[in-house]
Amino acid sequence: MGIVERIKEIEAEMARTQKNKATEYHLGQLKAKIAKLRTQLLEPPKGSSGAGEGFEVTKFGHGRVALIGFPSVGKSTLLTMLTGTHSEAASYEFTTLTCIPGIIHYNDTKIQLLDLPGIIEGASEGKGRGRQVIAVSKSADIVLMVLDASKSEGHRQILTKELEAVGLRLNKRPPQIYFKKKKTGGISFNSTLHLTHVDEKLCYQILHEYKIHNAEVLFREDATVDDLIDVIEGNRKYMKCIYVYNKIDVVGIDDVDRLARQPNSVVISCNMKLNLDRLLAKMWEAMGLVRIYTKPQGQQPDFTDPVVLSADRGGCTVEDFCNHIHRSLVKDVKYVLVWGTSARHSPQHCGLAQMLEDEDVVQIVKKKEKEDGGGRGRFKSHSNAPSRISDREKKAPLKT
Ligand SMILES: Nc1nc2c(ncn2[C@@H]2O[C@H](COP(=O)(O)OP(=O)(O)OP(=O)(O)O)[C@@H](O)[C@H]2O)c(=O)[nH]1
Repeated sequence: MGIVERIKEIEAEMARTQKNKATEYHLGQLKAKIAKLRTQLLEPPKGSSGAGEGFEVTKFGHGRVALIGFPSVGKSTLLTMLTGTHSEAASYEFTTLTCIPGIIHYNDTKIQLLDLPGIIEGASEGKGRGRQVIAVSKSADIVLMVLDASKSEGHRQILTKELEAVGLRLNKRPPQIYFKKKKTGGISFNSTLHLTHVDEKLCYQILHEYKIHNAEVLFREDATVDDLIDVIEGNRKYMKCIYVYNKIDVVGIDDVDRLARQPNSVVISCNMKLNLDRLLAKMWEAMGLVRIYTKPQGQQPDFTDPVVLSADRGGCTVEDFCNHIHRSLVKDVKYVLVWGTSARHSPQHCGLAQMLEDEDVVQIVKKKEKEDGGGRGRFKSHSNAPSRISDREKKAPLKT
C-alpha cells in the first residue's frame, strides 16, 4: 500500500472514531502516524534539491515573496502589475507552468516576487506541480495567497489545509514547548501551567510512536497534540501569509467590505489597478524589513542605499548590522551613534546589543580610530558602496 493510501486509511479511521476522553490517546497516536507518513511523502527523491526543473530560481534582493493560489485567480497579472515582468496571463487555467520571478522596488529595497503555477486540491500528495510549488513557497519569507473574490470562500480553507499538510504554518508562531532528545534518563514531562489538551500519558504515547524513549519536554503554554507533534517533527515552517482577494471589480460592495475586514486580508483588482499600494504596504509590514542608513563621520547619511536587516533572518541589533557589513567589523567597534526611533535621544551612544528600528541612521566609531586620531575616527569603507563613502570622506571635514 502506498503512503497516500495509508494516510487516507488512517484519516478514515480517525473520522470513524468518536472523540472523548477514552479515545483521545488513540487519536493522538493516529495523528502522530499521519504526521510521520506526511514527512516521508515530502522527502525529495534522492539526489534532488526538492525543487524541479524550471523552479530553481536564485534568491535575489532583500526578501522573497511567493504567490500561491488556484489556477486563473490572477497571479500572473499581479506579478506583471507589481514588477513589470511579463508572466503569461490568460483566461484558461494553468498558463503558468514554472516559477517566474520579478522584482518589486519598494522603500529603497528590492523584493523578489515569484509567480508559481496554480495549485490544486491534493497538492500535498504530490498531485500536479504541488510538490515543487510548495518547496519554492517554503523558501520565501512570506506568502501571498491569491484568491478570486468572486469564488467560494472554501478555496482559502482548501489551500490552507494543503499547506498545513506539508508543514507550512500560516500566521502562527511556534508552540511554546521545549523539547530535547536525550541519550539516557527516560522521559521528563513538565509544564509551567495547567494543561487541558495534553497530559503525561498522551505525551509518552506520542513520543513512543516516534520511538523516543529519552527526552525532556516542557510545556510553556496550553498547547495541543498537534503542536506537540509539530515540535517533535521539528521541520515546520512558520510563515506570514496575506490573503489577497483579487477581481473585486466583479463583486458587490458588500462582499468587498466583508472580505476586506478579515484579518491579514487585502482586496484588490489587478484589471482596474485598485488597492495595489495597500497590498504593497501590507506586504512590507509583514516582511518586517528594517532599513539602516549609514552615516560616515562628518557627512550626511547615505539615504540611497540602506543596509537591510530582518528580525526573522539574522536579527536587527547593532551587532547584526555590523556583521552584515563585514564579519570582522564587530571586534573593532568602540560604540555606535544612533539617530532614529530606536534612540532615546539623538544621537544615542549604543553598544552592540542595541535593537535597531526601521530608518535608523547609524555611525560606527571604531576602537583603533579613536586611539589613533583622537576624534578623527570615522566609519570607513564598510558600507554597501565603499568607494563612494571613502571618496567623500576624503573631502569632507570630520565632524560627528
Ligand atoms: N475581472 C478581473 N479579471 C482579472 C483580474 N486580474 C486578472 N484577471 C483575469 O483572470 C484571468 C487569469 O489571470 P492569470 O493572471 O493568468 O491567472 P493565474 O492565477 O496566473 O493563472 P494560472 O497561470 O493558470 O495559475 C485572466 O483572463 C485575467 O485577465 C481582475 O482584477 N479582475
